[in-house]
Amino acid sequence: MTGGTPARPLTVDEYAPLAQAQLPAATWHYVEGGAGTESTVAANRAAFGRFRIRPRVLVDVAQCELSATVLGDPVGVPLGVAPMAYHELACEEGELATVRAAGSLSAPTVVSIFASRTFEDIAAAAAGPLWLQLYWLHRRDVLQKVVRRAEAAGFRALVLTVDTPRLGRRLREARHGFHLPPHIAARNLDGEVTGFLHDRRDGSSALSRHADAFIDPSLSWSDLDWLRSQTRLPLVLKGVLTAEDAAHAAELGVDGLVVSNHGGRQLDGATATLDALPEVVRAVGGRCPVFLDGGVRHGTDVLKALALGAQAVFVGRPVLWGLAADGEAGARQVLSTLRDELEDAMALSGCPSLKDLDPTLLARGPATAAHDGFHGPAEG
Ligand SMILES: Cc1cc2nc3c(=O)[nH]c(=O)nc-3n(C[C@H](O)[C@H](O)[C@H](O)COP(=O)(O)O)c2cc1C
Ligand SMILES: CCCCCCC(=O)C(=O)O
Repeated sequence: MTGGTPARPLTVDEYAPLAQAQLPAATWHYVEGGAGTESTVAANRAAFGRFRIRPRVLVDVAQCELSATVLGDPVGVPLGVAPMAYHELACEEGELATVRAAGSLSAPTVVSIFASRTFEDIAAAAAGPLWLQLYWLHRRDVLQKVVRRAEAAGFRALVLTVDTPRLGRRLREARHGFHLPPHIAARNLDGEVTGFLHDRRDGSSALSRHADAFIDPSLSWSDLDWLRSQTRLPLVLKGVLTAEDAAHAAELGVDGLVVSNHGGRQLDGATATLDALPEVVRAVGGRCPVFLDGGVRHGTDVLKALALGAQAVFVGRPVLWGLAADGEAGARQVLSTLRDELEDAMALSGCPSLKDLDPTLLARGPATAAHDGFHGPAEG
């Protein structure tokens, strides 16, 4: 605070309490929560704290170049928005505000199949590349329609989420009987596949009942052929955490992998994403790009993930914090803070180009307090 005027947040984390103050408790806990004891939510953050940066000096860093090419498209920054359902829970304009914010940095956005605005409207508002995230619905005809619409609207890739054969045990959602308010809906899906989302039941999450009814848990490697036969877009798998799965995916010719544990919302106890990244990068051996999400809150986190071989990283909850706190401007500020912090970190570690970021930039060190927390109590 200066002279009683609230200061603009200087860090991404400062948006979390601002968002919490704006959102109904059930929505806040839906956004913020993880599965079970939330150990994986905490592990994602802690993993970033175990790496220290080995800065090089006497390097000309008068110009730092952050632009990159991702799945063939130019982006302004190796950073994008992770797929998240129902942005209208955070602000009235929903995904339109998000893609405008991302577009101001030429950053990619992965749009959830559970978006609360139509793909066509989102595409009309976007300036950065859009990718469409899919869940494996029992109703393949619905998937087929969604893919066709996304292609027609100019989406650039499909991202199949492979860590969600069912929803994780999200205690906060269950305790709050989380369900969608009447004015928010999965606007891209027919009513036939949106059952349960608006039904409140104490002690249980509507999303979990929805997933049990509509997500097909039999998804396996052989199903990828069907999806590939439906589209000419690149196919990225989201939710890979092991060398074994990464090697198999690369052998099958997927176009990219997102090292992700769904922000700790699926398997409680799953590996932290930064810890999984090196084995995945090694197993892929350059056959396709590797991306990461989970716990990215600082430019130095982005730097560490890029140094360990990620081509770009994606950010989840902080974008919703920004939207809830200040709509499009809040989301823009969250993303541009990460961008500016990344540029600072590159300059201060003697790396003017993204090509300079490699594992020699990092050393294992003691964990730091700044990386051990996440926001909000698991209860209440
Ligand atoms: C509120 C919320 C909704 C999400 N919805 C989806 C979704 O629809 N599809 C998906 O693949 N992942 C979804 N995720 C997971 C994110 O894509 C991403 O993996 C995760 O949020 C990254 O971690 P972070 O929030 O710590 O940045 C969601 C995450 C949150 C917080
Ligand atoms: C699969 C049914 C609901 C998913 C809701 C969005 C999501 O992935 C999340 O983490 O929340």
